[in-house]
Amino acid sequence: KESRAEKFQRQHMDPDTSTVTASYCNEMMKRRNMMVGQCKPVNTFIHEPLHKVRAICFQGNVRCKNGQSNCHQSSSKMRITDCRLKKGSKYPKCDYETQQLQKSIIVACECVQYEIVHFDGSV
Ligand SMILES: Nc1ncnc2c1ncn2[C@@H]1O[C@H](C(=O)NS(=O)(=O)C[C@H]2[C@@H](O)[C@H](n3ccc(=O)[nH]c3=O)O[C@@H]2CO)[C@@H](O)[C@H]1O
Repeated sequence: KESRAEKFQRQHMDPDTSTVTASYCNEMMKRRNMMVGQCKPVNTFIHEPLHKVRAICFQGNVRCKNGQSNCHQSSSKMRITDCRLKKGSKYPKCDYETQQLQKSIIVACECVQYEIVHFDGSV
């Protein structure tokens, strides 16, 4: 069974991509299995090395959207791509907007080997 840390990496890590094309989200949301059963409405891919993303767990501690206090905000901006489902896009034809940004990201970290288990948002 996939661990939460593995699930985070499947859903959010793409260190090998530096610039994205307009079809990046449609390709990646499918390739990373986020079109199964439903079209995942919003998903962010992070184009930074894993060790840089793991380091966020030791940076600014902030409250998570769900009220837990185990979220951390990156002290520097990170290269990300936001994928948002287009209006009128109907499962199984999931059609995404691709937006490449540089923003500080917020993730939730768990004590188990202090792994990242959840993407909370970007600011
Ligand atoms: N503090 C915590 N500590 C530990 N675990 C915590 C904590 N909080 C939640 N989990 C868990 O995480 C799991 C999970 O999948 N949460 S999720 O909200 O649906 C993820 C969002 C994110 O994937 C995506 N999104 C969203 C915005 C954006 O900019 N970019 C972007 O990609 O949309 C999703 C929905 O918003 C769930 O099991 C929950 O229990």
